[in-house]
Amino acid sequence: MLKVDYALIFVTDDSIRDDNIFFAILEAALKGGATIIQLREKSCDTATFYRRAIRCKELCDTYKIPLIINDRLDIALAVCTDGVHIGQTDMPYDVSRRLMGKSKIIGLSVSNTEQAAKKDAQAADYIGISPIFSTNTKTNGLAQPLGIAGLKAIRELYAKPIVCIGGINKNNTQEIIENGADGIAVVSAISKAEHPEAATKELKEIVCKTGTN
Ligand SMILES: Cc1ncc(COP(=O)(O)OP(=O)(O)O)c(N)n1
Ligand SMILES: Cc1ncsc1CCOP(=O)(O)O
Ligand SMILES: [Mg+2]
Repeated sequence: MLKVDYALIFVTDDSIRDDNIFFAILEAALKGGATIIQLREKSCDTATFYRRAIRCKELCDTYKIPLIINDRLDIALAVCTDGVHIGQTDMPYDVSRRLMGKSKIIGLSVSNTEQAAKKDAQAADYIGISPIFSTNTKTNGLAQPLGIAGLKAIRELYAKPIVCIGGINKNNTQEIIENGADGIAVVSAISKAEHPEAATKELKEIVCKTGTN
């Protein structure tokens, strides 16, 4: 399987309902060097989610960048995406793996060290530390931020890729990578930037110059 680069995941902004704006930002993130795209839709109907997923897949394929679907295994399977990201209250890991198959990417959110130590997290391809810092972007129940201390504790016990999410911007990215994360996942630092492509480039440069990848 192709080596997956977890440096910079752009998680799409589900508050943007205008497709022209949504896809312009997605293309800017791809041009700027996002290494994975996660399509995250929390409130639209299935048909809308599916249509966006099809267009995202076409665009990601053009840039040869993996597309991961948040939450929805059915959409991931229907669109044949590269993977799915599940949280602690989403479809269980074992079922997700059985349906997605061995070759697909499965990411799991963890909000404490206990979850990171459990077999599901250990079996997943990567974990998302969720959240590392506070954020207003996730409105559906945000756990207590783990902070840098939480990241360090999880790094001690987790050998696979770690991605952090929540309140990440150009000012705190370096510290996250220095303390053991393989990459970052962001929504607003790209989607709300004045120049999303330049913002993506800047975040990617910080991750790459700090990390070992
Ligand atoms: C990379 C990454 N990490 C964590 C999350 C959060 O997933 P979850 O806890 O299931 O919350 P929702 O995003 O589904 O609201 C994520 N999406 N991506
Ligand atoms: C989806 C998600 N999961 C944990 S925090 C978060 C939102 C991250 O958004 P932002 O990068 O704007 O803080
Ligand atoms: Mg989820």
